[in-house]
Amino acid sequence: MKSIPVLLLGCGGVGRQLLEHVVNCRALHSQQGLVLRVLGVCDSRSLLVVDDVATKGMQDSFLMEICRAKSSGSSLSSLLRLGQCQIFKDAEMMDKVIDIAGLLGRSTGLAVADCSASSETVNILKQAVGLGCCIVLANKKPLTCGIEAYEKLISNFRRIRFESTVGAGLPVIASVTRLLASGDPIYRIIGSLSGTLGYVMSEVEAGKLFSEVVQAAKSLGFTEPDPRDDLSGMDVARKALILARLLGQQINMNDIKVDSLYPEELGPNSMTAEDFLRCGLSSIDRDFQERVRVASSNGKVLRYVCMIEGSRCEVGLQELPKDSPLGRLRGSDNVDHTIWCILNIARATLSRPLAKIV
Ligand SMILES: NC(=O)C1=CN([C@@H]2O[C@H](COP(=O)(O)OP(=O)(O)OC[C@H]3O[C@@H](n4cnc5c(N)ncnc54)[C@H](OP(=O)(O)O)[C@@H]3O)[C@@H](O)[C@H]2O)C=CC1
Ligand SMILES: N[C@@H](CC=O)C(=O)O
Repeated sequence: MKSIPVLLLGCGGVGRQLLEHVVNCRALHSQQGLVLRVLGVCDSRSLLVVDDVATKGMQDSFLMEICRAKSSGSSLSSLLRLGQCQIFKDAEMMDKVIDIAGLLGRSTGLAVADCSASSETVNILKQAVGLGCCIVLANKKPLTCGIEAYEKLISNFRRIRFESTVGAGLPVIASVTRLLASGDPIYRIIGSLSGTLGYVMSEVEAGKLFSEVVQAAKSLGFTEPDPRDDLSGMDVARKALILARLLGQQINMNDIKVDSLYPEELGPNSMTAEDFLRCGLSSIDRDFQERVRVASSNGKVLRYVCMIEGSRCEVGLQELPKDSPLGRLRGSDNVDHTIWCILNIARATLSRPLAKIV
């Protein structure tokens, strides 16, 4: 049985789903000859780690206890009473992660999984790569910093996985990577890449208020911790940048044209996320209702679209025909848009009309 040690950075909605998935897939992993040994879990304040990282892993009952504690708002340190672990806080916690990476990176292929929404993890990840670790990311921010950081992170392509950064659990990155590896050129990617904005657009189309729908998307766990990351288009722009860089474009965030759904005076420099949700958001309702009405009177719907073609990379709101592939999308449904996106890549690749492939 091959034992793969795992260190998890970030234990919010996605991090907890990952831990539960690991626990629920033990039998499957065993058939595959694998055991994932979770050594440590950290959030923004502390790292909880087993006392002997070379041999021990957290028990499944303890992993589930971590998930329960974090979803009820308790701190990781509240779990110290259960024994088994040590806790490291603030600057010490990242030093400890690097110690563990140094000890286990090359010898075991330690996997450092980043399920945080932080831009601060990039330095740890770069060091982990240098120490021979594998890195796995749901967090888009490390891959969308400067181009040098990106190149360092992907420098050993066999040791990085970032499938969830674009299209959640669907194989967008895998499909693009395989097409590129086969030698086929990809001329264009067009997609509706945000679960949040997909959900928002189809709910406002059905007559609901923009502010109510954004609040619902947050409760459903679709949004980023600050939903303005989605509404500003920045989250989609990050996905676009990851895809564009994968296609070989040497570009940065400021090369992407991004269309925001809220005015600058409602931005993070002017108010907190709480104030934005409590009062800022509803001030956009009327404007948005009008945009939906105008689109509908033209027989169209609004979709937030990502377009990558040649050196062009842009994301923004578009009026599209209701029966177009993106216009037909409903809710946060990722399946349609991803399949469409992949087909569109295939269409560009094969230079044949989409209809023939469908
Ligand atoms: N929601 C979704 O459907 C999808 C989300 N993603 C991506 O997954 C990531 C996580 O999303 P989600 O779980 O919803 O976000 P949450 O806000 O629920 O969780 C973020 C977690 O990261 C922790 N954290 C913050 N800063 C740091 C840091 N410097 N080091 C270590 N941990 C840190 C937070 O700590 P604390 O608990 O102390 O606040 C929290 O536990 C995001 O990058 C998102 O874009 C990707 C695909 C789908
Ligand atoms: N906030 C994102 C979550 C996944 O990346 C989205 O809505 O798509």
